[in-house]
Amino acid sequence: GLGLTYKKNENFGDWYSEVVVNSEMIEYYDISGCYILRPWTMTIWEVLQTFFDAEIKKMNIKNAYFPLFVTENVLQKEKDHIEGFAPEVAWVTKSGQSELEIPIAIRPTSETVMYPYFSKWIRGHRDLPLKLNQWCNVVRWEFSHPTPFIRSREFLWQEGHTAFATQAEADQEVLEILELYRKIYEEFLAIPVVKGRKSELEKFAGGYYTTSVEAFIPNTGRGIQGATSHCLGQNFAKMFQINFENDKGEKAMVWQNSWAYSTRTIGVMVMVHGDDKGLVLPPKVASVQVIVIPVPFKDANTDAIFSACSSTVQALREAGFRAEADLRDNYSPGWKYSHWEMKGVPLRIEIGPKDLANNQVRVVRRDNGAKSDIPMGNLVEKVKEILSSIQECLFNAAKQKRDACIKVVNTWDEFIAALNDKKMILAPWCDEEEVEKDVKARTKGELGAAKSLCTPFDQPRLPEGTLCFASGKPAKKWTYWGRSY
Ligand SMILES: O=C1CCCN[C@@H]1CCCn1cnc2ccccc2c1=O
Repeated sequence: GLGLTYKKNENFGDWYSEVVVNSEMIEYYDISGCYILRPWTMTIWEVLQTFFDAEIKKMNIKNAYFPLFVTENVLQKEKDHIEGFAPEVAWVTKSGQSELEIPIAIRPTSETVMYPYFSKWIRGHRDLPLKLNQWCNVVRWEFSHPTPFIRSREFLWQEGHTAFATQAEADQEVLEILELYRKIYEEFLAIPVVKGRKSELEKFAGGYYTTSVEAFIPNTGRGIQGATSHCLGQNFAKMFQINFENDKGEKAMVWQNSWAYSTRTIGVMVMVHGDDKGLVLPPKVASVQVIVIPVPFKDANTDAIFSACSSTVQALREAGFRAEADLRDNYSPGWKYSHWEMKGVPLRIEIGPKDLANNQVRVVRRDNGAKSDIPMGNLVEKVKEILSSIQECLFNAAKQKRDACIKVVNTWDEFIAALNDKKMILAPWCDEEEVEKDVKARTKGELGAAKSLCTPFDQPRLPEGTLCFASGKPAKKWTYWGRSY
């Protein structure tokens, strides 16, 4: 039948897999961890890309394209940056029947691809800042449980790589980019996120510090890193000799950043907003924002109904909405309602003989099922209002749900109880790495260990004498903890 087999609150994993397939976003592929991204996904990706690309262009960041392949010796250039990741690197070892002289890696990220050329291109301070971005795919041959959008062996992302003369410029850009990531989640995908800084243990090992936007999936009680914006410091400048002659004629190393968001954003959207009828799309990113469906009754002026549907789509398109009509004569209106609900279209317009006679249309919201009759006369105004209301309601509902999952704790027992209750835990921490490692060790289990998610920039007051939840030592900061993807 048309409906879903699995319910979101009963069988989340199977529900998710069924939704991404039945909504025609994903097709499973015969290589594990690889997925086909169908047009229903790509139009969403393109809306986000259009926004982000325009924003980085305003920052004078230029798009480039670097090769997919990187040689072994360049990849190994930075030991501690690569050590933990080495098992995930995919290698090309043959062409046709013949072995390659030296194996070639497929990029898992592009620092080592790009930075030898940053070194070549950056000579004097007039070559700075150098700010490049690329929209591409990367490959990470992970072995942990693959999940469409969330964890796949190949994914699409943008990776920004910038170089500055001063730390101040780098620090500022890290936060400018992080704000764009917050907008992608909160203003486009209607998903609340926490902006913060990763711990020394969780940060990108090759960098100086990592900032991130952290989302949360209430159904699984897991945090998920939404996007990252790293300051690399001068670490890679040292490794790749990226120096410049500063305005005092001295030789100085550049300060670098790198930042990315990926198609994982789309998976978080499915998980947060989806329901037991299928996908629920925030209007800002919906491939189709309004679907118009004719409801013919016997032979009651069917032509007039169909032409009313077409002119309604025309009017909505002229007003800038992504509107379609489903005029197929081999499916019933009821079938079409379920189909477009499964695909998550935010607003449905039904036009039948009665609506025609009253010169009105019936609109039905996907987020809460509310129905209302709208005069044809001010349809465009009403649709605009309703779509922005849906966008706002989706964000508010997701924020309320996420906030209900946040638990503030002060002791280890409270922490364990909250963890088992699938919470996103805010706890006072002494900021010692050994203590963080100890939390991971003490919470190991088949659901995975708890880890620090981020230290939110927005710090609640920390009363004098507050003790660390895990070590009992004097706490230095409030940090979010939880199980994660
Ligand atoms: O996040 C970002 C933002 C975009 C540019 N890259 C940084 C850091 C990537 C960290 N990383 C992540 N997985 C990897 C997998 C294999 C080899 C290397 C790596 C690796 O360096």
